[in-house]
Amino acid sequence: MNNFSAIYTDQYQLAMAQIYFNKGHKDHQAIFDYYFRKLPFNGGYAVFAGLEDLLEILAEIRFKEDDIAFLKAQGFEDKFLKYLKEFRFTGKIYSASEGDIVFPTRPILQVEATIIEAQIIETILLNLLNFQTLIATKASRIRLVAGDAGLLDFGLRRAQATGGYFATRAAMIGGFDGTSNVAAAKKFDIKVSGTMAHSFIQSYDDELEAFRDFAKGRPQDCVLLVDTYNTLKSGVPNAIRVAKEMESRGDKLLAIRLDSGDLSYFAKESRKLLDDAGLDYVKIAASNQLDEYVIKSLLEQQAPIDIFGVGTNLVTGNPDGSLDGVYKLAYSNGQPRIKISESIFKVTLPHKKQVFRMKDDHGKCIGADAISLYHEKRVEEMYHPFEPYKSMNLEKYHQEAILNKVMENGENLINKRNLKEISEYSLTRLSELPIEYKRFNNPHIYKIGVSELLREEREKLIKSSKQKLK
Ligand SMILES: Nc1ncnc2c1ncn2[C@@H]1O[C@H](COP(=O)(O)OP(=O)(O)OP(=O)(O)O)[C@@H](O)[C@H]1O
Ligand SMILES: O=P(O)(O)OC[C@H]1O[C@H](OP(=O)(O)OP(=O)(O)O)[C@H](O)[C@@H]1O
Ligand SMILES: O=C(O)c1cccnc1
Repeated sequence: MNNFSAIYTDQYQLAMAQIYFNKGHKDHQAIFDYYFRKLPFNGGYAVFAGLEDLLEILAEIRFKEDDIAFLKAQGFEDKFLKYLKEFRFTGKIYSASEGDIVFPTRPILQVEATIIEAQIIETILLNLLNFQTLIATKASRIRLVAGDAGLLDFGLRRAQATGGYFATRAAMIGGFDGTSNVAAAKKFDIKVSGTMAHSFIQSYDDELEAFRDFAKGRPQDCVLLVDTYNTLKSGVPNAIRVAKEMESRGDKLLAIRLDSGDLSYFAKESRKLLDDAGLDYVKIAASNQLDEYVIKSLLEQQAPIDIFGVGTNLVTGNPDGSLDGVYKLAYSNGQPRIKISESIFKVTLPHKKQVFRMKDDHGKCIGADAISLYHEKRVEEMYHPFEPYKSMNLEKYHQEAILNKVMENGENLINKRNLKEISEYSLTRLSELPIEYKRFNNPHIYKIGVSELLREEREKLIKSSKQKLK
C-alpha cells in the first residue's frame, strides 16, 4: 500500500507540530473525533469506508530522508527535523467497523495519541476516510436500486487522478461486483472484467470481422459492443452471428453491451432478437452516464438489463464533490476541550466518547444513535445535541457500542477482511435500517443525541469559556 510518506499532510500540521515540540507539549495526550456534518446525496445514511487503508498506512508512516531535506529547505528547525526522522504513529484508534452505516455529527472514529502525532496524521486520515466514505455511499445507493443486477466499476478514466484506486475499493464495499481497473483489482483482490471499446470496432473495415476476432481472442468472457453503427440493424445481428459461431466451437457469448440511445428501448428490442435466435443465455450490459436515478428508472421501465457499467458518476461521487468530514479536538493535556462557534451546530463535543446504536428486540435499528462519555455502559435518556429540551427515552432498547479499539501502540488490531466480507457486512447493517431511511427523496432523519453526563460536561465547558471571555 504504502506510497504514502508522512509529508502527505498540510503544512500547518507541521508548523503546529514544531511549536508543540519546542514548547515541550509534544507528549501531551490528546483525543480527536472524526465525524461529518452533512449526509452526501441528500441521502439518509452513509457507508463508512477507508479504515483498513488508514490503519495500514499509519502503522508504516515515516518521514524519509528526502522529505526531511525538503522540510529543512522550508525553514523547519534541525532539532524538530531530528524528531521527525524518528517519527512513527504510536497512538490508539477507536472506530466504527468499516462498512458500517453511519450518520452525521456523531464520532465515527477517535484518535488517542500524543498531540504531535495526532496532529501530523490529521490530513491523511481525512483524505482517506472522506473520499472512500463518499464513494462507498454512492455505490451503496446504486446497489440498493440495482437489486441482483451485476454492477461493474468503469470509472478509472474519469476519476480524480489516483483517487481511482480508492474509488474502486470503496465501490466494492458499497456493493459492486467487479471493476475494469486492473491495478486496483490486483491490489485489492477484486474480480476484474471488461468488454471492448468503439475504437476496436472502428479500427476494422467491418463490424462483423471485429466481433469475430474478439470472440476468438477472448472466448472466456466475450462481451460485444453493439452500438457503433446501428444497434438493431447491424450490432445485434452481427453479435448473434458470432454467438452462433462461438456455439459451434463450444464457446458461449457472455453478453452484448449498449452504450447509447434509449437504453430501455434498445435492451427490450435486443432481448427479443437474442431470444428469437435461441440465445436467451446471452446477457445485456448497459453503460452511458449511469447513476442510481437512471438505473432506478431503467428498472422501472422493465428494461431487461443484467449488468450495469458505471463510471463517472460513481467514482467522482457526483453530484457531491466531497464528504465534509472533520477532525476535532475533544481532550488534551488532562483537560476536556471544546470549540465554541456562532453556529450551535458547530460546537464540538468534549472528552473521550462512546456511541451506542439503539436496536429493538428483533435486532432492527430503531433510527437512533446516542453519544456518551466513554465509561458509560448505557444511555437511558438521550438529549438533542442542540435543542436541550428535546429528549428521548432509551430504556427499552438494546444498545450496541459502535466504537471499538482498532489500533494500539500504532499497531493494527483488526482481523483483515476481504472486500467481499466488508461489503456483505455493510449490506447486513443496511438491512437492519428501516426502509424510510433509504429512500432517495426526503429520507427519514436518523436521530443523534447525547447522554445526560455528556450534555452536562459540554454545558460546563461552554459556561467556563463564556466566563473567560468576560
Ligand atoms: N430509457 C431510459 N430511461 C432513462 N434514462 C435513460 C434511458 N436511456 C438512456 N438514458 C440515460 O439518458 C442519458 C442519455 O444521454 P445522451 O442524450 O447523451 O444520449 P446518448 O445516447 O449518449 O447520445 P449520443 O448519441 O450523443 O451518444 C444517459 O445518462 C443515459 O444513461
Ligand atoms: O459513462 P460512464 O458512466 O462514465 O461509463 C464509462 C464510459 O466510458 C466509456 O466510454 P468512452 O467514450 O470513454 O470509451 P469507449 O470508446 O469505450 O466508448 C464507456 O463506453 C462508457 O460509456
Ligand atoms: O470494459 C468496458 O466496457 C469499459 C471499461 C472502461 C470504461 N468503459 C467501458
